[in-house]
Amino acid sequence: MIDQRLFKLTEKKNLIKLVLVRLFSLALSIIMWWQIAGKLANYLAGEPVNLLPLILTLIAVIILKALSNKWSERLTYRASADLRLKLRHQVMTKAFRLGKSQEQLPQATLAQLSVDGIEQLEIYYARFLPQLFYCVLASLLIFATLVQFAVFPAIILLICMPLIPVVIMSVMKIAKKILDKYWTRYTDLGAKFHENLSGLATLKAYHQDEARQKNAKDSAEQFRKITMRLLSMQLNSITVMDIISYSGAALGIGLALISYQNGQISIMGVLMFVLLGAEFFIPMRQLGSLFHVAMNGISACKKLFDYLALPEQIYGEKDMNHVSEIQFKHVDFGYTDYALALKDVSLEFKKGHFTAIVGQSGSGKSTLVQLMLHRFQDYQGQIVWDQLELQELSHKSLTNLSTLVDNKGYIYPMSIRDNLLLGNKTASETELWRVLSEVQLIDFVKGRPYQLDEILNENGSDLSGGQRQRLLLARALLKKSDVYIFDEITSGVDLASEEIILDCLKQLAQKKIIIFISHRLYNVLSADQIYVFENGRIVEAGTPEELQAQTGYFNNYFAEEVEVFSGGQ
Ligand SMILES: Nc1ncnc2c1ncn2[C@@H]1O[C@H](COP(=O)(O)OP(=O)(O)OP(=O)(O)O)[C@@H](O)[C@H]1O
Repeated sequence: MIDQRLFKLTEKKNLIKLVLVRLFSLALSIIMWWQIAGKLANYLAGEPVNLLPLILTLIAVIILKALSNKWSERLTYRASADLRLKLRHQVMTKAFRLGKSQEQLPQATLAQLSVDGIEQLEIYYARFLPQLFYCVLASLLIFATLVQFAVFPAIILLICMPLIPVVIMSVMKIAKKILDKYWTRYTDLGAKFHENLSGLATLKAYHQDEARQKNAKDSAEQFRKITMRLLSMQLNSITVMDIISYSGAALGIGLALISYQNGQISIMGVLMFVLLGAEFFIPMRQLGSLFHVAMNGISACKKLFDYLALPEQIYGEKDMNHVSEIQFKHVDFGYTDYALALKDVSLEFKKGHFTAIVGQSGSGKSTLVQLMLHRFQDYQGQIVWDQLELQELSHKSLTNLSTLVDNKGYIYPMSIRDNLLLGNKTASETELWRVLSEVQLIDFVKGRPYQLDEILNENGSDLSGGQRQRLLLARALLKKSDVYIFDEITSGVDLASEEIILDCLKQLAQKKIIIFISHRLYNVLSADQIYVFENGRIVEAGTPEELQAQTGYFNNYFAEEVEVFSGGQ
């Protein structure tokens, strides 16, 4: 019932403190009931009753209980905040590390797990679990108090008490399957909803929206059914727990009354059984009411930890501050067993060089850079960063040394400044304006009412294609890494932006390793070195002049491109 992986993630300290504070509060209640029962017993026996000590005790108990409740709330908050932050951080790190691998979850499922899943897990961890431990200890404390008055009724109460956790555990066993289905249907529905919303314009354009709507309706209906099954099972289990709680309290009190009738227990003892009988089962009842939310939390917990346990890239331990050369030596790589995406690739990227990779769609250009950045690892041959094998390089060094800019880069719905600062959070105002000037966006930003503080639309939908790419480039320039990889960043942008971007890259190439992937051969005519890819192989390599002098792939493609751009004349 308790996933040990949770405790490896967070400190138990807060939970232990929480249980102790609650026990302290219960001990205060016992003292209060003891006093009340004592005074009542005196009164019933016709003895004089001095109310002052009782009133003073009540005031002290109320104050201390209020303080301990506040403390307990604070501890609950701390435990839950700690868990939520750590888990969300881990999920995000995992999502980043898994990247586009086959195991990666759909975006919507990932969002549901890291929002709803973690919220429900928080209730399980910070409320249900401390309550469970508290229940066991509270029952023992109350038993230890009541057993002093009458052994048999106290033992009966103690025997009834574990019935509730037993019910909880057996319901959990039955519920496991339903819960698994519940979460699967829930995330499926979320993923479908997200998918349909993202592709709504396409669905409408091809008149597929009605069919999709029906499909989504079926999923929603399945989710409704499983939710109803889950709810009815939870309600039934709460009813069973209520019956046990109230019958247990009634049994204990009844037995105490019988013992009183038989003269085996004092009036004070009976009063203590009546007052503490309810107290005995209240924690159990609270446990039951947290139970149904906690059950979802347990299911979410399993899904979250299964996600976190997915195999990911293994990085090396060695750090590197600078790199001036990257070499591929006879590298083979395939996404599947039956086809190689890269075949016997040997090449080098050097500092101070603008290296272009060209080739038709599907020829392996992006795969090459993904391998270079260690996004996949099952390759044959060697990839060497200076003298270091890629497998030995630490993840931190790899991310510090390299920047990949492609046309999928994201612009957040926040200010231009904040979007730029993602590249380097310590960049000064002057640096921000400098990079904006390099990508020639300075006039555009100055023309905006709030300039750097202008809030952009989600993914830069209020920017033109060229402005968007130049902003992504400005952000990348701020990072100041040694290696820059530009994957099709000029595709679909206007000619003016294309020229600005290329000028920037040429400047950058004086001091950095620049790898530029492009379909457009015109863009690579000023490169220092070009590699032409075809079906995963390098079919030509050389300077633009050398390649243009040959009658090979490059020249043929280039001739075709010139023809297309000149309108086929
Ligand atoms: N994640 C993947 N899983 C399986 N196969 C893949 C994956 N990514 C790419 N491929 C396959 O690997 C081959 C090379 O793809 P890659 O994306 O490297 O080509 P590319 O030259 O960059 O193409 P483009 O210019 O269209 O982006 C293609 O046959 C492609 O279908």
